[in-house]
Amino acid sequence: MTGNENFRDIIIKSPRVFIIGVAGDSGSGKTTFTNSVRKIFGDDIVSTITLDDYHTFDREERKKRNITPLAPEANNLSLLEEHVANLKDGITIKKPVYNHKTGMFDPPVPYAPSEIIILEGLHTFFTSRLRELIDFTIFVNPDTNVKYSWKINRDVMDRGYKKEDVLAELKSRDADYKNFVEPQAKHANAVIEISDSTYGKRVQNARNVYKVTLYQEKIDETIQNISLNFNLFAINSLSDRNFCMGFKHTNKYGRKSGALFLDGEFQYDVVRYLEKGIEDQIKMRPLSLFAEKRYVNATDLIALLLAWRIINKRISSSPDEFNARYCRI
Ligand SMILES: Nc1ncnc2c1ncn2[C@@H]1O[C@H](COP(=O)(O)OP(=O)(O)OP(=O)(O)O)[C@@H](O)[C@H]1O
Ligand SMILES: O=C(CO)[C@H](O)[C@H](O)COP(=O)(O)O
Repeated sequence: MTGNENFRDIIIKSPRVFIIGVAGDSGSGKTTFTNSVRKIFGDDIVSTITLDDYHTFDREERKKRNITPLAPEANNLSLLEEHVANLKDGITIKKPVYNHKTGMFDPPVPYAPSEIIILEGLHTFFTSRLRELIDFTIFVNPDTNVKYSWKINRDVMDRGYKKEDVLAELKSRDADYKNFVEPQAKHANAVIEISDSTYGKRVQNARNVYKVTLYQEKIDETIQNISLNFNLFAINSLSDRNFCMGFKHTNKYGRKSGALFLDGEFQYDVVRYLEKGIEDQIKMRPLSLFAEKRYVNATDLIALLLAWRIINKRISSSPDEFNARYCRI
């Protein structure tokens, strides 16, 4: 036992490939909520596969068949299952590539497994086999109005679509979303809901302030106690931004879970306690996820809490590796 290796060193030495599966609609915030994991562990050991690469048909063919990308048969999920199993076994795959510029497929590329793989897409844990293979599942579920405004902004500004075309496309996908994508939420280890902020559209649009709720299935204990300390006196004396938070037990999504909601902006000094607790546990510092910010919004804070939950899952999925080399778990 060396006792001084950090979490990242242990992951790098381990043969284990840890798969995080994120499901949700296009533009629903899947990448946004896994960015903290990527930032904590670094691009060299975290890679992402987008399930868009596993579409069965190109854009033209989908049009001819009058089928949306959200229909399961528009995606080669058995090839995806085979590839995820290969990656978990350390085998390099030949990954298909869907090109959003042309709407067609480029030649497949070799894809070697990294220590942590994030799978992002519409049907990420649609099949029971995928659910078996994925180590931690997240479903991102923004309210329809929030999702529509993000998707319209992105597709009009970045991808050159007309607003009315994006709206028509969104409407045409609605039924398939409800039938095939949304039902995955009940299989997720964590569900994230995003809705309009109670602090109004001005703050929401200017500083990306939304109300964000994290549903987590109940676990008996966490690996370590990471505390989020609130100095109520300091907040009351010094804060100049609004925030609120709440918690409830719920059976939404078909099983007992805890739902923590946050809304507004938190002073960095407050959030720093949480970041520091995580640094101490994984022996990696400074994480500096928010170092340049004076205020951290609900999305950033929930993403950090989620990253901690994922770290817990990685540790508990092979505790011996950590027990032997990482002091106490
Ligand atoms: N929590 C959030 N707060 C503010 N804006 C957000 C948030 N999540 C997503 N967005 C907006 O929506 C856009 C799409 O988000 P993101 O890329 O995370 O979604 P995605 O589900 O990964 O999309 P896709 O699957 O289509 O690549 C972002 O560029 C951003 O403008
Ligand atoms: O839902 C999507 C992404 O998750 C896309 O609509 C899908 O991949 C098809 O892409 P394009 O519109 O560029 O043909």
